[in-house]
Amino acid sequence: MSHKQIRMERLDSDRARRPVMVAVAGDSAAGKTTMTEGLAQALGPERVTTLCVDDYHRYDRSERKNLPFTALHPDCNYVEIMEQHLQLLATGRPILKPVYDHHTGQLTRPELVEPHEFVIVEGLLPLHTRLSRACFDISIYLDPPEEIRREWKVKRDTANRGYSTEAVLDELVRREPESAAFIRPQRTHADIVVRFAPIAGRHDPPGTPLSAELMLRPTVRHPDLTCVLADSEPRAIHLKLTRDSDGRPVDTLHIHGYAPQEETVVVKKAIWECLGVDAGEAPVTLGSLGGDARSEPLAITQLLLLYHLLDPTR
Ligand SMILES: Nc1ncnc2c1ncn2[C@@H]1O[C@H](COP(=O)(O)OP(=O)(O)OP(=O)(O)O)[C@@H](O)[C@H]1O
Ligand SMILES: O=C(CO)[C@H](O)[C@H](O)COP(=O)(O)O
Repeated sequence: MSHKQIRMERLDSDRARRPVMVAVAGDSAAGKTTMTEGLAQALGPERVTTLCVDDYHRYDRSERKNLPFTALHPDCNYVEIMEQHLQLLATGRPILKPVYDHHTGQLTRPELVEPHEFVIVEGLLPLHTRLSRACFDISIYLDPPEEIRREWKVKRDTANRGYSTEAVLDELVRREPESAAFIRPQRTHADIVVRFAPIAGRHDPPGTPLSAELMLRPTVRHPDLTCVLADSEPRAIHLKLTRDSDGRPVDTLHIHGYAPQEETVVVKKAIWECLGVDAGEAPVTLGSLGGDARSEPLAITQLLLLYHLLDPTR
């Protein structure tokens, strides 16, 4: 099926049966699972199907050691099967999905996945092909600076995936050409590009969450934030007109890590109110970084995504 056909079929299929499809794309350890888990928790597990497209790896960890490419390469993944499965889910049908176990590095027994009301697809290559992109209602690309991502990857892979620090750093060097060729180009195709990073030149106290910069492309209708953000006073949360990589103007929302609660509350309220009176209260669990650690920039980013998931006018 072509990308146009899948778009037509989705528009045609019964809205009650067709899930809202979200892509969370980005390089390894860019924060996709962290973003996805917060969304799924806020919506409630019974309403959400989450899917990690690492499960479409074609080779297990030991087989990959002898190959001339890494897990980031499309040839190292069943991209066509991923596309077929995304089309099925996007039109409300179940799939028998392969499973890749990150703890052991092995491919295990496939599992039945049924699409609920919302399907969140995270991974390395969900926006790689035109057909896969046609399956999503909304897409986000996580784009932390490389030094932050390296730190996150070393910490996560040594703690949870059995790697030594040296092995993770070597692998990152080996992956760099494939990151540049296949992962980073997906940034162009996302509706929202998010960068969690410290603000240059500021020396915030240890424990201050990273700030977030959200590029809000006009490919989807974002909530109207101008009423709270087009303020002449400098604020820790503000909207700026910036340039996209192709030179086009685009709104960018800046949320500083030190943003005081009085300000974050106003912005969250503004986003949530755009959903209308039926939305109820905004969820309070957003922004979790595991354990007790929280990030308000992450919470606002997740709330904005929730707005797009729940937007009744889509
Ligand atoms: N917004 C954030 N602020 C601070 N730390 C973060 C943030 N997002 C993610 N992290 C840290 O980065 C690590 C990697 O994040 P996560 O597992 O969500 O990445 P991922 O993109 O799903 O990785 P992979 O694709 O390799 O499975 C986490 O263990 C977490 O500690
Ligand atoms: O880039 C990654 C996304 O999580 C992983 O490194 C990739 O999936 C391969 O898995 P592993 O490192 O467990 O062999």
